[in-house]
Amino acid sequence: MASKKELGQEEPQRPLVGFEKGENKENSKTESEENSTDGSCQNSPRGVLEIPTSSVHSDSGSSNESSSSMDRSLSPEGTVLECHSSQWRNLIGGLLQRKKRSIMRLSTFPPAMKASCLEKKCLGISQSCEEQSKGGLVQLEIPMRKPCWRNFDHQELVLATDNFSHENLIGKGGHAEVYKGCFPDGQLVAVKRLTKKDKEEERIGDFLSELGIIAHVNHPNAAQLLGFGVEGGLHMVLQFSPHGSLASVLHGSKENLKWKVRFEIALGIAEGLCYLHEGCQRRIIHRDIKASNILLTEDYQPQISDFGLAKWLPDKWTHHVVFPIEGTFGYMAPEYFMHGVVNEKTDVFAFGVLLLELITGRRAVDSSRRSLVIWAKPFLDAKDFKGLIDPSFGDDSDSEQLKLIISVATMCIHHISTSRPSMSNVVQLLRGEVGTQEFMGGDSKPRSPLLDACEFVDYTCSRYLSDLHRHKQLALEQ
Ligand SMILES: Nc1ncnc2c1ncn2[C@@H]1O[C@H](COP(=O)(O)OP(=O)(O)OP(=O)(O)O)[C@@H](O)[C@H]1O
Repeated sequence: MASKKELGQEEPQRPLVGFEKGENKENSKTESEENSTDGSCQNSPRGVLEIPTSSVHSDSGSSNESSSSMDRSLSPEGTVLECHSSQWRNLIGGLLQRKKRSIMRLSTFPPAMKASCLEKKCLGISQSCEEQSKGGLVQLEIPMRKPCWRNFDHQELVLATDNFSHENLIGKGGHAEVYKGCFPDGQLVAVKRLTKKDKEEERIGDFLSELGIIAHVNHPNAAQLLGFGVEGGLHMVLQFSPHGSLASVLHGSKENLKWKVRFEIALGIAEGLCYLHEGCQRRIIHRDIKASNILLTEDYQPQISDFGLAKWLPDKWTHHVVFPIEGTFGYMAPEYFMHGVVNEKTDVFAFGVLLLELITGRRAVDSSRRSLVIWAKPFLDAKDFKGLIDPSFGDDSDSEQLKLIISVATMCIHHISTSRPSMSNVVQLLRGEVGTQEFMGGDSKPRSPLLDACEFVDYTCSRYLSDLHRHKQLALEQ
């Protein structure tokens, strides 16, 4: 994974390049997989999820038309894809034709979503999810958007972005360039053009995987996909976020984000993550939660974006082991950078680092390559909140909310993953539905021997900090 840089600002935190390069991007074998008796849990947690599309782009490229029947397409490998759009089927078919081997990397897709769920989504019916969690129920009232996609032809994207001009380049990551675009009807969009030059099958696999996940996700706190384009390169067309990323607002602009806005942003990200982990059809682990992957809408609503590393996990799996380890230094949980262990708690840790960024105004890794977690730990341990908070707050902050968010951040960056709260716990805590005293930490979910091995009680905080130092050297000095 190459280094990611937002334009117009220095981005010292570098995504970690895999320690070793290998053909297989990940090791999907887990104890839970081995023990699983349920066939539905044998799928690899990488694949294109079901696409709840409800309309297709007409050939003329000017209008959307409703699709009444659901297409059910079967890939040559026996993979079932359910979608409403023959355009989607054609996209997959076309891409897979281009490079048949890429199918191997997408060899298993999750079982098809129930038609009733798809219909509900496509009708735009509000979904109410009751999440059973430790300490109570979290009511997630999710106003569902009616997903509506288009397959854009290259000329439309060229026109919208002024031929992908430098002036319209708004972001650059390891895998993509993002351009601001404007369609003839005045709609502003962000066109993400994949730039990764590696093996074509891998690129197509990554593109389909990200597209499948982002299309599956339907929540106000997640980036909204408008469509895709496959001519002249692989493109995703997303709703434009006028304030750019949280990183650019927090660290790259002169404008100070008021405390109230920061708190709302924290709550919005927590709700978005809670939805990904517990509220949507599939259990999705984002794996790259960081300030530059949080986009801000006109009214500063946070939207989780960049699902390039996201994984879905079958319900019965306690975790997943990935190799090589990809992500961004400064946000990685110890069990992930030490052992490649991925589950919801990896995202919870990264969310804790994001909270620290909001509280302190500091980057996850500063210009002298010091990790924010390492910097903040002594202040958190000594409960020295004055030394911790962004000096620009002045009297603007709410001290109760600050205390609350500092406590939540402390819980989220706990070095033992099972001692971190779940995202539904976090939402409850931030909403004030449960007190931090009531929340004792930890969870009662079944544990795997591997997780236990990573989390011996003698894995102390100081050992974790020295591991973090060692990891920093490996990550930043190669
Ligand atoms: N919808 C959008 N509206 C406005 N700006 C956006 C939008 N999408 C992306 N950007 C900008 O482009 C940057 C890079 O986007 P993104 O993280 O999706 O690229 P990437 O290449 O996939 O990154 P990575 O290297 O993490 O895989 C973002 O940090 C943000 O500044």
